[in-house]
Amino acid sequence: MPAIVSSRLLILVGESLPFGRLLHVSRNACYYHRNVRFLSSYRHEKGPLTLSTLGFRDSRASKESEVDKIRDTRTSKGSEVDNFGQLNPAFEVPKRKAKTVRVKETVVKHFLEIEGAPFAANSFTEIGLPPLLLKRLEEEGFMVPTDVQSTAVPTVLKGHDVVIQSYTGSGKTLAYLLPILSEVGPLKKHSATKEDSGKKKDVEAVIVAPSRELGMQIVREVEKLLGPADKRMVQQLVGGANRSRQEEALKKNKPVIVVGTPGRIAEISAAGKLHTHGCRFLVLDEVDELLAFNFREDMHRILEHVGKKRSMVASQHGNSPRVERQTIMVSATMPISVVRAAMSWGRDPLLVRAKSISPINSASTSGPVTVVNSNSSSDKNSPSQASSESLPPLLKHYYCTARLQHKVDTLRRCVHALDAKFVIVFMNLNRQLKDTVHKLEARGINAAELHGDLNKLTRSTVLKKFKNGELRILVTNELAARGLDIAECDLVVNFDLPTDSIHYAHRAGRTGRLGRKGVVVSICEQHEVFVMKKIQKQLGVAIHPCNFVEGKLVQEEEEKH
Ligand SMILES: Nc1ncnc2c1ncn2[C@@H]1O[C@H](COP(=O)(O)OP(=O)(O)OP(=O)(O)O)[C@@H](O)[C@H]1O
Repeated sequence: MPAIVSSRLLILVGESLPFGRLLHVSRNACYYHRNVRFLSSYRHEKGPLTLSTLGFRDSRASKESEVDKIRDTRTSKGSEVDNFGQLNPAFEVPKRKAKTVRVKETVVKHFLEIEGAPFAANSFTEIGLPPLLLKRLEEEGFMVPTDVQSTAVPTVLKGHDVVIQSYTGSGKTLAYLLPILSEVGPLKKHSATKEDSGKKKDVEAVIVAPSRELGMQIVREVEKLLGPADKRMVQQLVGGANRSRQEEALKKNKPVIVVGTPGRIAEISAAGKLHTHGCRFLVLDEVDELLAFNFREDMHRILEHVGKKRSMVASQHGNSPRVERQTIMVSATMPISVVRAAMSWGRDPLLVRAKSISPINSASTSGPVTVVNSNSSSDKNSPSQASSESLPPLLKHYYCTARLQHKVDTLRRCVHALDAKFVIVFMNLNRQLKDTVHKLEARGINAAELHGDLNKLTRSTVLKKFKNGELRILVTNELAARGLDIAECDLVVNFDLPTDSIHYAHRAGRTGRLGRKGVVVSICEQHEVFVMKKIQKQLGVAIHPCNFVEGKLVQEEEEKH
């Protein structure tokens, strides 16, 4: 109920958490989704990338919808083109209003507003998955593919290298796992011939993730899809775990998929215990993080060795049909460094987003590089920016000010005001996490710390306790910012401010996953308010000033300049 508290305080937000599974599907959104699934096409040696070539039924093709009319008008302005890089009028779908930087204006881009419901195709059958995999998806309760899955799965199945970019919690993991499992392992499209079954089985897919937690999470997702009988077909190779046991498992189980951190994969491969030269798929999850300096050597080895034999065969026999390694890169944020890396690591990679596909080189030259309200030219290709496209549409963002010594109390009031049950609190320095945990416990709140200096067992125990509700607050650092999927997380608090909008986006994305509601509150000191304003500007989302009064979150009026 709105109430005036003081001249500065405007709205009483009295919101109650946790939020149920709220999938916001507006009627308009449904209408558009069924009609506009792929809005760009281009010619490639494999033929044009269109709805039908990607295996879609245009269920409403016969109906002349508003969208079709818009499309018709637009196609008549620019005829179909036949060169890579020269797109049909490609309709990008910005989730929020944002300024788009077009470095080279070679292509006329058109934009069509579509509301942000996460589901596009009506069923997994529509996107070309094999029967066994469809059955497993149904058994596990996955009924409808999300937008990014609807776009990515057919594109990967068609053999393209891709960069998959979509907001946090939008289902990017399945977006690459589903096409891989359609091609390799026990659920694949073409069952093994007698000849195949006699052959020594090599690893067919390598999935690289920047942290152990994310690696293990991906392993669990693959195991879930494979089912109990076949879960040994995937092997974790994460750092911190027993290496000789991992090597034993590789030898004994002959997995078709391995998932691991760069260091451990490179280490076991260099020791000759992991054979990846014949590998068909290389996935780089959280690719922008994998570009970090500390991963450089290991990534170099992985990129050199995975699928090496296949590229030699490809160079002997020409490129058709595709035999060399397929590279899939994934992230919610796509700084320009990813565009560059993708162009050098992949073969003509496509940028796949929910409801749009475009050549990656158009991302660096003619958009869609989304830079929000940026005035300075140096901002434009800054590697440290994320856009509103990186954030779930239903998130609410607030900041409040507090003196350093009052931050823990502000945090406590915030948690109570929002009645949040699963809270992730981000801090910047490991050594301060414990102190905050103690202070929270002294105030009667169950909390624990999670950071890289803890051993693997402690880390997984803490995560388990948090997931099953034994802990209300997880106090952590950037370790937990990437990819961690805790569906129930209803509140993220930046106890210390993130260094830039990319870090903000990944931290914020731990809540509001897969269409759920979520709140992000940043607690800053008065002199740090300008940082929040900068992040707000870069992301193109509203971050409202707020306060906690009488057990409620109260949104304050923006200061006028
Ligand atoms: N089609 C679907 N139907 C129902 N649940 C799904 C579907 N696809 C994915 N999920 C679930 O949604 C959650 C979020 O998915 P996922 O972790 O892949 O998101 P993400 O886009 O990779 O997020 P991040 O950018 O944070 O890594 C997971 O729990 C996953 O199991």
